[in-house]
Amino acid sequence: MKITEIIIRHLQMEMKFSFTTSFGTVKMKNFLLLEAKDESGTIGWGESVAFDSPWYTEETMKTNWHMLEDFLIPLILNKEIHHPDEVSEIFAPIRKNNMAKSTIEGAIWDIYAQQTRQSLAQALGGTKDKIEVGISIGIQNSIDELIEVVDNYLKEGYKRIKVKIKPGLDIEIIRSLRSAFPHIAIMADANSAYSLDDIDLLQQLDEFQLIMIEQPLASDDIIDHAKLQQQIITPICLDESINSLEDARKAVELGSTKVINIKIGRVGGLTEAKKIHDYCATVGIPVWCGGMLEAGIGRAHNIALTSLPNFILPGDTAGSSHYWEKDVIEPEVMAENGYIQVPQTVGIGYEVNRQIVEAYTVEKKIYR
Ligand SMILES: O=C(O)CCC(=O)C1=CC=C[C@@H](O)[C@@H]1C(=O)O
Ligand SMILES: [Mg+2]
Repeated sequence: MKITEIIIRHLQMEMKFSFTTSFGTVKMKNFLLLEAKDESGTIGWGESVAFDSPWYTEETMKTNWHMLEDFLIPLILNKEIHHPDEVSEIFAPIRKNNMAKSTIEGAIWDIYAQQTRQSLAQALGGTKDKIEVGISIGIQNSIDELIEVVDNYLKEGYKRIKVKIKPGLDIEIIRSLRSAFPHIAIMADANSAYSLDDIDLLQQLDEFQLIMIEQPLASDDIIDHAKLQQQIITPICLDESINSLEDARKAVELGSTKVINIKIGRVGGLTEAKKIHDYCATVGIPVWCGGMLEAGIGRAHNIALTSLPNFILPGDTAGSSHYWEKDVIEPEVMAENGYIQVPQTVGIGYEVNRQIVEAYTVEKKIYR
């Protein structure tokens, strides 16, 4: 295929709830959608998962647009591509900027799947026809409120509950949650809010049988996480620290992580995500698919990826209606009883609702 046209759109979508982490709150989601067309007219979609400020990683919606416009799109337009795995090689001269790279790569995987008459899940080597999903809950105003929110999600069938913790809002929250729900799968995500000075506190979490603690220490660390893992029972799961297969290998070899959260955007695309998945399968490290409060396109890519066999633990890809009044795809992603069906139709398996996309678009630009 040869990509002959790319359209970037900045969308603004208000979430149904405020999502608060140790860094701040997201309510209005600003993000980029990328539409790529090849010479035969096949259209593929990609979604940038960069937020509008650099609190999760250094990338933002605007840095993504800059990287796409000035560096990545010029490398891709009119280049002959036989397989989406080539995209990461084409982008190799550009350092990092993984979310920007992933935005184009996702659209190319979508086109490739359509042209080879496969679902994106099949094209990636997926084996599951439905995936188990969990829910990620932001910091709530009070413990009572959190317990009520968790109770509602459990009633909806979600298979695992992830809560955010930060210093001062940790032990009590987890203790209360565990005593309210003695048998459910609970995990805590710290988004790097602790340091090795907090080992005592993190050890206290061991008694609550969390299925894992996500990214307790610095966002670029794998050394201290290895030291911490030696002193706590709760398995550590790395998120922010893993940006490539090489990062995953080093972290696993050091003993810094027992589980990996794979986010397609954070690792630079589906090809790298699949490589991390495959490597983890060979070394017995289970993986799960993280969420970035995506709209429908990003969500569809997550679902396809999660259909690979070593996505053993439930991910953060909840149904569309959890986040949005109206998502940009049809049908919307439905989570029923904690499961999402993996679409079997060609490409991402959902139709993009152009009317809705236009309604949320604040700005767009065409590149040829
Ligand atoms: O998409 C979802 O529902 C999960 C959201 C989620 O937990 C996260 C999204 C973005 C940054 C973080 O706060 C967090 C994570 O670190 O996994
Ligand atoms: Mg995380």
